[in-house]
Amino acid sequence: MTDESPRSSVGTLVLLRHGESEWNASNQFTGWVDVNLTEKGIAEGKRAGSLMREQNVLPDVVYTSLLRRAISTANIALDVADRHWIPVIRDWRLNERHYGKLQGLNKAQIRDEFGDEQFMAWRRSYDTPPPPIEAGTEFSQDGDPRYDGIDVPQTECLKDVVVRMIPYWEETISQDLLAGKTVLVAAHGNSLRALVKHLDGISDDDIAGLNIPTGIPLRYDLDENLSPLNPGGTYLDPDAAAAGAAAVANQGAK
Ligand SMILES: O=C(O)[C@@H](CO)OP(=O)(O)O
Repeated sequence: MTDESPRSSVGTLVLLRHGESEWNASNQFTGWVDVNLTEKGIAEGKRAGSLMREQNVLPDVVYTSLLRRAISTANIALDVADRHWIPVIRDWRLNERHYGKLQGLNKAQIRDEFGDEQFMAWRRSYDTPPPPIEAGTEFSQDGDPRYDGIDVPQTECLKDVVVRMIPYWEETISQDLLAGKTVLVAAHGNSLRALVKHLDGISDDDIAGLNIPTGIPLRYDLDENLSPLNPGGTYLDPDAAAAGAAAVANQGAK
């Protein structure tokens, strides 16, 4: 073997954004609000499972957020892939970005009221958090028992998600990958953007242009430094992923 020998993969990471949720369908900012999947979202979960089965991408372990849209999508997909029996680990650090005071509000209305620039800064800038949500209001998570012992955020920008997620990635998910496992991470548009930013070394500016479609598995083959052998990852259905990412980018325009 010379230094030029091809790097080999130690582990396979599969990122899966939940299927369409009720608030994706109604175009509302969601964040940590625990909304259900729609019928379309359930179908997307099943399709994700078929894609994994057909392409022989079979997880050994699954990590999810604490939100039912990610938990349900993982359950549905793993059932179809016949991997419903694998170990599961859930952690709040995989939750969607907390959308602050915007949680529950309609994206098109916010864009109309505040203009394109502010709307995009809140949605996609790296370090501009939306205004904080008030404790005790309808869409705040303070007092939710699943977050006992956690300093529940009142808002987050993407940078805040990177700060909470990457230590968790290094301590847990990375260890499974280094042990040679195929790991499914079922999470959210912005928590997965934080992870992809880290994996692909995307700059703070360029991450604004990256959108993750609902319900399509994104596979990364990682070397022993957990560097992608396939930078950018490989969607198991690339055409559907491109169409889905364009639809996410366009939200708020309706
Ligand atoms: O509302 C949200 O929580 C997210 C994901 O659905 O939306 P956006 O894509 O606008 O960041």
